[in-house]
Amino acid sequence: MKQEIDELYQSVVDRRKNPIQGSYTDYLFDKGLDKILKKVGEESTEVIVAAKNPDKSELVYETADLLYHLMVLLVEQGVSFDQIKEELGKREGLMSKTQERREIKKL
Ligand SMILES: N=c1c2ncn([C@@H]3O[C@H](COP(=O)(O)OP(=O)(O)OP(=O)(O)O)[C@@H](O)[C@H]3O)c2ncn1[C@@H]1O[C@H](COP(=O)(O)O)[C@@H](O)[C@H]1O
Repeated sequence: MKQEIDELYQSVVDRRKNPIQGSYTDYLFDKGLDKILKKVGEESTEVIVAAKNPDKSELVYETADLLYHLMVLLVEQGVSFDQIKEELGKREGLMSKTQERREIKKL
């Protein structure tokens, strides 16, 4: 079973709006920005360590943890996931222009 990343973002938004007792997401929101930033830092480090391990299942696990904590950070900061997608979309345009320039230089 796969979870779409938009659905994960939406679940975190829902927890923010409708707190559920015992939810880890609510626990993070209660603790606040410093705790969330600490978790993002820890999970980033764990991704780096996992990437050095030949067993890629650890990298998969730690990347999922990092993405989740990034979603919590975005929601806490009032940044929508659509804003991230828009930013990536802008780059897609820029990157294809760079690619075009490279192609022209080659001619
Ligand atoms: N994707 C996740 C997810 N990934 C990781 N985690 C939690 O992140 C924590 C990471 O583990 P750590 O050992 O680093 O942290 P910890 O020791 O438990 O906690 P700290 O004391 O360090 O804060 C674990 O408690 C995991 O359960 C997540 N918790 C929730 N979600 C999703 O978030 C949504 C809301 O879930 P609830 O928070 O359960 O309501 C749902 O879609 C969930 O699937």
